[in-house]
Amino acid sequence: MTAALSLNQAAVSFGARTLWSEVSFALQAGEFLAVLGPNGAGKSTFLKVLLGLQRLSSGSAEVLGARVRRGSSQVGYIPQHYNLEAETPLRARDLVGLGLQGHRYGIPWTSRKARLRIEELLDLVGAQGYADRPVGLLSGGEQQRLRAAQALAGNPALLLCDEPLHSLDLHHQRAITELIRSQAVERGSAVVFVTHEINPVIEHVDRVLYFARGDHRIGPVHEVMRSEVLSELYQSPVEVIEHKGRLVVMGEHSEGEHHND
Ligand SMILES: Nc1ncnc2c1ncn2[C@@H]1O[C@H](COP(=O)(O)OP(=O)(O)OP(=O)(O)O)[C@@H](O)[C@H]1O
Repeated sequence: MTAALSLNQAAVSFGARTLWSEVSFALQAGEFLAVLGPNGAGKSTFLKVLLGLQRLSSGSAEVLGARVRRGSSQVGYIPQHYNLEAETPLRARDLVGLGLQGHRYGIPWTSRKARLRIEELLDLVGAQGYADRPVGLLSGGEQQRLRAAQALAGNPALLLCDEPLHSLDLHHQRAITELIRSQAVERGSAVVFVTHEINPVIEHVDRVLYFARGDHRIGPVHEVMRSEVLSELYQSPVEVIEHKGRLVVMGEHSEGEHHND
């Protein structure tokens, strides 16, 4: 079966700085990959590569067996949180509808099938109550729920999520997580989920890709999220403690910080 995503010896450098290198793995349909790492480690850049927005310095990246390209309708994307302009001339339901068109600026698709799908998605993210309000007047969390619905609208084979739970309350974190997971399980989408906090998604994660200090580790949660593995990756002591199914990571620090203790 063709992998949803495959990387072969992929690397990104900016000038003399290698962000990450030698990344090789394949993600199969329905797999859920969490991407972790400190600020500046290259998580968003990793997603940009898969969106065709950032060139690799070396190696290759393929989506569904074809070289990565910009604007693929097979790829859904929930961007990192940002607030839409107050004057944005769209209602909430229009924003979700844009996800059905496969491109940003088109004539709204008004077929019955499309309308039903939009209603279904508005229900799933709990957005019916504000479906007809202008998007620019919605709260950050409300906008974020619409972006999740928009990204899922076209049933993407690969769903890329950049901290999609940011600015959501606990209830909606769970709802969006469930929505993304059911997209993976029921529709076979592969999911790449960038997050600072693994616990809200830990039960769904098949593998973790952890970036730090220009290096990375990839594997099942219990193989990567271990004190020895992360200490080696950070080249300084990191302790991973498991408590009631949650992981607490102590000693993680940002790119560029130096810990000699
Ligand atoms: N086009 C570019 N040219 C030069 N440096 C860049 C470019 N794009 C990103 N960087 C740098 O690469 C590093 C990684 O950025 P990236 O946004 O991928 O990190 P991140 O892991 O997503 O961080 P965060 O957790 O803070 O969102 C940063 O130091 C950033 O300044």
